[in-house]
Amino acid sequence: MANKVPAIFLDRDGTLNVDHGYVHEIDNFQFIDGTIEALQALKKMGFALVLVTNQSGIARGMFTEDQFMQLTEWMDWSLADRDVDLDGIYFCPHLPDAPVEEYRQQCDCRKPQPGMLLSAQKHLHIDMAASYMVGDKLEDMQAAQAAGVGTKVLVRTGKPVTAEGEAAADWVIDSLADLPERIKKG
Ligand SMILES: O=P(O)(O)OC[C@@H](O)[C@H]1O[C@@H](OP(=O)(O)O)[C@@H](O)[C@@H](O)[C@@H]1O
Ligand SMILES: [Mg+2]
Ligand SMILES: [Zn+2]
Repeated sequence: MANKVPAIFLDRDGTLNVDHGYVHEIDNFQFIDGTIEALQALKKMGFALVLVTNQSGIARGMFTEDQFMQLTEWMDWSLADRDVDLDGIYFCPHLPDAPVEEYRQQCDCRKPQPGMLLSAQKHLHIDMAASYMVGDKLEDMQAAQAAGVGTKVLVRTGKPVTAEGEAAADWVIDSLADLPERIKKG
């Protein structure tokens, strides 16, 4: 059996791009300064890059799954164009009590549930203990904890950092841009 790979699990809104609130249009998708360079460095360090994003805007009827896919395709190409190939993209379109019936469910993929991370672990043979989760919310840290991710990293580029979020994190850093150096420092 092939060796397991360490991964960086990446939250999207507030971590990779500015969280303008339920971002679903290219014009509104703005990479946070330094994040693409950080992803390039993390790739070179041997990490698989796996996006795990809650997209309840779909269940809320704010945008469709098709619109999400179009934006995701554009994002994926924009990154590939800068030598950053994402190894996996996982999203949760669900919400309990959602207005859109199709997506109304208590699923196991909406963070803080660990479903997206566990699916990636299985598909990509990820070494969870050697992996990192980077996110801007408590729920990102909780999902990582439940999935057995080794290091939980909270960033200050998204929602305001809460005491609970900070307590659940192993590291709190200003931005994803700082992660490669922080990992090298150990
Ligand atoms: O940060 P990730 O997981 O990539 O995506 C989160 C987003 O889907 C949205 O999540 C919402 O939370 P609720 O889904 O309504 O709890 C709000 O925080 C929005 O501002 C945000 O855009
Ligand atoms: Mg986020
Ligand atoms: Zn879900």
